[in-house]
Amino acid sequence: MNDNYIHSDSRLIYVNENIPGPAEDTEEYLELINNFNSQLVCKCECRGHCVDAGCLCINSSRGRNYTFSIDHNLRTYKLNCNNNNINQKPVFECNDVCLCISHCGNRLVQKGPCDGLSVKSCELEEKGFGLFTKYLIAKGSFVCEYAGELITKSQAFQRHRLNVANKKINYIFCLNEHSNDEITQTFVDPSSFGNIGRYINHSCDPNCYIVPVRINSPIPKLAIFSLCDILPDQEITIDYGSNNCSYSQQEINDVDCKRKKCLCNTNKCKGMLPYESF
Ligand SMILES: C[S@@+](CC[C@H](N)C(=O)[O-])C[C@H]1O[C@@H](n2cnc3c(N)ncnc32)[C@H](O)[C@@H]1O
Repeated sequence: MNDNYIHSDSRLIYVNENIPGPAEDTEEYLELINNFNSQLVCKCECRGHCVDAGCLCINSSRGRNYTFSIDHNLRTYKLNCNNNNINQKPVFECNDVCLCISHCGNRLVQKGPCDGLSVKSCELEEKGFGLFTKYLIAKGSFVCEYAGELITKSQAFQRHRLNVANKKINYIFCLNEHSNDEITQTFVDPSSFGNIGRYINHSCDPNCYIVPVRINSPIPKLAIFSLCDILPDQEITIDYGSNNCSYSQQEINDVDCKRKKCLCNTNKCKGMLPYESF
């Protein structure tokens, strides 16, 4: 992966990709580690580029994931979307055991973040740092991953409680994936080990969104794609959650969920940060 970003804060350790959180003797943790270490069964045998449903990875994704285009003189692979501008199908990229070429058109997130991202203080001091772009990012482009420690739900709740008690910023993100009445949750904490994505703030009218992308492991990467063209010097933002809170009232009480005031300053602001960001 090509990722040349670093943290300016020496207390943080830069990781390009998710790493497992500290070991625990619990079934929940063993399941997480087993998943982290297992290789997806999806393996294509394409010669050259993977472009159509003849590729097992594209087939598992229910159609081609990315389309090459030249937009604003930028050569980019863009995520294929439905009419709402968002991707709602699974995304399986070609992986280490596939036989296709290393630059096949179904390998994007694994190549690393886009160029020109920078971390700056936000105009509203209370929002802390934010992630900005120096160059135009065309709609549908991959920006970066939200990578950090992969932790269990119990570890997430425990860490959140400590963050609240110590008045620390919360970085834990919970990705919910809904399928057949089941919810799969992935908890990523880039507080101490994380990539450039850890600086992305929430907006109720965001210019990016998170797409679960699977490459080698069944655990998805939290891949951030642009929803519209993003101009130079604009802040990269995502919506931290949805209206459908997937925590029970008991769980919300357990994390002492005092929701934070949202400072996104957009016309669509709902006033508070979503539950999913704790
Ligand atoms: C992933 S971090 C984002 C980077 C963070 N601003 C920093 O300085 O490192 C998430 C935290 O940033 C703050 N934050 C993000 N979006 C915000 C918003 N719209 N309004 C207020 N605070 C926000 C909250 O403290 C939240 O827990």
